[in-house]
Amino acid sequence: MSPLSAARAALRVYAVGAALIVAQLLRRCVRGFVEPVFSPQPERVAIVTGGTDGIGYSTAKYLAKLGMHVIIAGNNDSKAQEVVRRIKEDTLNDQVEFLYCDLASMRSIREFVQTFKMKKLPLHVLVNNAGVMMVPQRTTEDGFEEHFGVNYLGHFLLTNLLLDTLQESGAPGHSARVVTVSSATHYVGELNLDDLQSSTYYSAHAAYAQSKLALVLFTYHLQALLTAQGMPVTASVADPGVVDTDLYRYVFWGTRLVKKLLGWWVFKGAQRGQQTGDICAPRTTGRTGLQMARPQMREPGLPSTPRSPRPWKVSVAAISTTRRRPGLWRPRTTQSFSGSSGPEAAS
Ligand SMILES: NC(=O)c1ccc[n+]([C@@H]2O[C@H](COP(=O)([O-])OP(=O)(O)OC[C@H]3O[C@@H](n4cnc5c(N)ncnc54)[C@H](O)[C@@H]3O)[C@@H](O)[C@H]2O)c1
Repeated sequence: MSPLSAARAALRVYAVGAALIVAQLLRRCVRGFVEPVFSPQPERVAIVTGGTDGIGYSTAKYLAKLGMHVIIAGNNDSKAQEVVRRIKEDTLNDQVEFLYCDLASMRSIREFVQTFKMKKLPLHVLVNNAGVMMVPQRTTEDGFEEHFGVNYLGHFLLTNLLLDTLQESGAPGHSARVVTVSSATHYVGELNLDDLQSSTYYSAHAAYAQSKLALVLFTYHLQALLTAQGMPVTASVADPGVVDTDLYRYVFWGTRLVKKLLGWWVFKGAQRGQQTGDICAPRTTGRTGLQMARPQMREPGLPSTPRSPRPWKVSVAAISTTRRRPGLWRPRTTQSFSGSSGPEAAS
């Protein structure tokens, strides 16, 4: 990648961010936020990566509120006990715990899975949420570029190691699910197959978008395999929108300033990250493709979940399987899937 392509990648990422903010504001003006209501889920077990902060924290709390046994998988040891205590207190659910898992280390991920499996628990929901954004060039313990290593490879390994437990825990019509948090920046991401580690020229924007595109492609492929093998597990990928969290700590100082001044108004609050939790709830179906976390999707034959009274529109990236330039893969187009959120959309 040249400095020119790096500048182009940064502009594209900021353009996506700005478009999302405008869309969020418009949506908020038109329809506000309708919190869905789900029935309690006391016998289900969920793992949420990065559940000590931001969207992961809100998701973990939301699932705990539904009565699930929630395991927070994270690398933030110092914060963990306080977070667990707070969630237990707020949700009156004692089954919330923290297990150390550093996604920047394959060894740590394997240890986490081993510890989890020793508990002999089922696993109904795996939320691949943890992530880093626009960090300076550095590598994981295993030598991978950090965005690619943590955001993508770490979750890839974790999902693969937990797939057997997910499969055993799911049942036809009541699938276990893998919910992966990607980002709309995947639309402008490019997979540089000749240099996945960004070693020739490092662009933090391109590296972040690349890792999020990899997660979308991974989910598409995983869902295809799960369907082909008839496994009672679904794979979904969600874009939380632009949310006011610490994820932005490494972005350009001007952006941080704007976030500080206007973030409370133009960004979503982190508690809206529970939208991710919405597609973790068992009565909503996993769906391939990037979707806003909405409760409208459901498994055939199941009663529909409460929904917003307004029409909805959701964009799904159509991933190209053709090479545009040697070594480079990009989403081909953006398709719009629209529908009504009324009962007629439930089928
Ligand atoms: N905030 C947004 O606007 C936004 C937009 C699109 C997508 N996302 C995605 O949402 C997800 C959550 O982000 P957030 O906004 O809550 O950010 P955040 O910084 O508040 O939380 C990120 C979490 O990931 C954890 N994490 C980071 N590196 C890790 C590692 N090596 N091992 C284990 N855990 C690690 C952190 O400890 C933290 O708990 C990310 O995947 C992010 O890319 C966020």
